[in-house]
Amino acid sequence: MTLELDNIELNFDSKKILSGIYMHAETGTVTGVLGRNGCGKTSLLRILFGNLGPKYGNVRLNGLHQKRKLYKTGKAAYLPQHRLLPSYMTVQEAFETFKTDRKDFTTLFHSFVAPQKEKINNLSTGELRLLETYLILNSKKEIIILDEPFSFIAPIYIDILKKIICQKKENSIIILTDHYYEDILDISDTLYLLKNGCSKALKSKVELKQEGYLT
Ligand SMILES: Nc1ncnc2c1ncn2[C@@H]1O[C@H](COP(=O)(O)OP(=O)(O)OP(=O)(O)O)[C@@H](O)[C@H]1O
Repeated sequence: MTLELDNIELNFDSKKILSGIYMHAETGTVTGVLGRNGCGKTSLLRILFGNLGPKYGNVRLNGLHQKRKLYKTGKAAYLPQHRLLPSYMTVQEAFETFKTDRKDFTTLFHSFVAPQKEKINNLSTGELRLLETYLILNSKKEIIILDEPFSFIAPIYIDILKKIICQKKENSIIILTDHYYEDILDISDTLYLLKNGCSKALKSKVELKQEGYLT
């Protein structure tokens, strides 16, 4: 499957956020999106998922314009930048909701020892992010959109998540953004930098320096 975002334009009141966006992603690849704070990464991922309406824009799957919002098609899973799981849910209910086996999770992430009946609200910030990222990655959707999946997560667990992402891309389109740019560079097959409302395809850390993203 191929996915394209084209000609996306987004304003908030009179403030122009996105104006010249083209992005191509496909099954078997990881597409990384980088950019400074406030450049519009979250907005772009929300437009893709369909929970933010742009002024203009075109999302194409296999070359065909999508009239339905992606989240309504059931093809996509989306990890929002902020909380995914409701605070009143228990850990057990979270695994059940996402039809995911907890044993596999705890085999990978040994220090996650929260009891099954523990409320999501009582997890640490990093435990919660780890759980949410893992559940979304295991959603078996054709398109997986991750907004800051590595935030607050210990480096050793980020490495495990990166391995999972590289396995999952075999059957899914994966699009992600994070400020942990080294991790994004490690796993991305295609990389876009958002700057001045536009997307630019880049290949290397050198280009990120030339574009003023890195010093
Ligand atoms: N609902 C909104 N109403 C008005 N302005 C908004 C709204 N949502 C986002 N913005 C503005 O749009 C711009 C882009 O925000 P967005 O969250 O997409 O950036 P980002 O690249 O994800 O930033 P960060 O890396 O800091 O998370 C910011 O200037 C933000 O203040």
